[in-house]
Amino acid sequence: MGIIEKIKEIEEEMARTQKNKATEYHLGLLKAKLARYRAQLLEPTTKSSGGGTGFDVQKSGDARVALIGFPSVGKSTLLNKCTHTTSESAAYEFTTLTAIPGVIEHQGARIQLLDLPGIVEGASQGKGRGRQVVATAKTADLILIMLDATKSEEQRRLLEIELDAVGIRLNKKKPDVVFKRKTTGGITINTTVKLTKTDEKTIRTILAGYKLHNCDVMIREDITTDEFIDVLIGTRKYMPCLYVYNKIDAISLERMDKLAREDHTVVISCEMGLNLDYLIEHIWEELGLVKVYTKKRGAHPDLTDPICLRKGATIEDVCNGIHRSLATHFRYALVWGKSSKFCPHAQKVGLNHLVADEDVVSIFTK
Ligand SMILES: Nc1nc2c(ncn2[C@@H]2O[C@H](COP(=O)(O)OP(=O)(O)OP(=O)(O)O)[C@@H](O)[C@H]2O)c(=O)[nH]1
Ligand SMILES: [K+]
Ligand SMILES: [Mg+2]
Repeated sequence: MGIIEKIKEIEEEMARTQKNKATEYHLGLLKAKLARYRAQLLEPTTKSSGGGTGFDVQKSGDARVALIGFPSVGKSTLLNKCTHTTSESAAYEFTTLTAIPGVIEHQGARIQLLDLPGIVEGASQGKGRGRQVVATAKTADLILIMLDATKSEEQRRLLEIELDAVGIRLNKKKPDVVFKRKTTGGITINTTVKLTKTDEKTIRTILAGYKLHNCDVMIREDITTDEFIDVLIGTRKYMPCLYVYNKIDAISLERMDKLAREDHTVVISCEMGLNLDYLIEHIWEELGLVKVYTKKRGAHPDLTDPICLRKGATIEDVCNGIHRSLATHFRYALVWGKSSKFCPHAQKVGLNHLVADEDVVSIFTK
């Protein structure tokens, strides 16, 4: 029996099984099994099969954003509007058949936007080019889930299921659980909070299902059973996501207003060019990009050519952004802006200092 059939069988059994206290442990076991098979499904079987690997597009710029959505929601139209690249767009489904990269230039940053083929329900299980699309999504720094505002709400949940099936967790933090394998000593489970969504017995059942008989588990958050399985599997990817409802030119104001109020959501019309600048600003924010201006001694800061960095960047990253050898000759830096302790005045800092968006930095060398 193939993996897909096995998955089907377990899913059917889960659907048949009534959810109650007596079946909770059995369902937990089935869930663990299901997650394991899904993980296998994603592993490329042979090098040449291509299953599970993404499209071969070189990363470029400061960050990568992937466009995921059902066919004909307007993904290619968005790429055409926001970048200098052209991707064919048309009124029929599956117009786009491969990954097409474009570049959004914003505030000195170069953000790679990847147009991808539309996916269909079941994409994660190998329907269409779906697996290649979702595997490519994993390589991005931000996922844009594009939805057709004129279609039913159901589409959003269906896409979430496909991404979930390949281990992508959207807009979620990694569960605060420490898991350590041991060679002897049995299982120790410690919790620092009261568990209301799962319990120790379920966790032990799942550990047994994975043949883990010696390990330490420290749970520091009120997790669900699914979240615990995520921790065990360990290859989950926690990614930021923006939901983009396109074609608002074709819906009522009331519906637009309702959609726009949802979390992590932006409403746009590619065709009418509505709200596209706002979308790009949101992309910038979600990516947590930081731009820093440099200033030579006695001169004004250079506001035309900022250095673009990721959230968490330090003065060392600024040095590397200017010149490869600058950090080795570094003596100290002066920084003006939000990261300066003495803002609006400058602070003298070392290589490890964290910079903030719109800081001005002067580097002094030996
Ligand atoms: N009304 C309206 N139609 C739009 C809008 N954006 C795109 N369309 C239309 O939607 C259709 C599909 O657009 P595409 O850009 O090809 O969609 P896609 O998501 O790339 O489609 P696939 O590549 O086939 O998955 C085209 O006929 C577009 O003209 C919009 O904002 N409003
Ligand atoms: K299309
Ligand atoms: Mg397209």
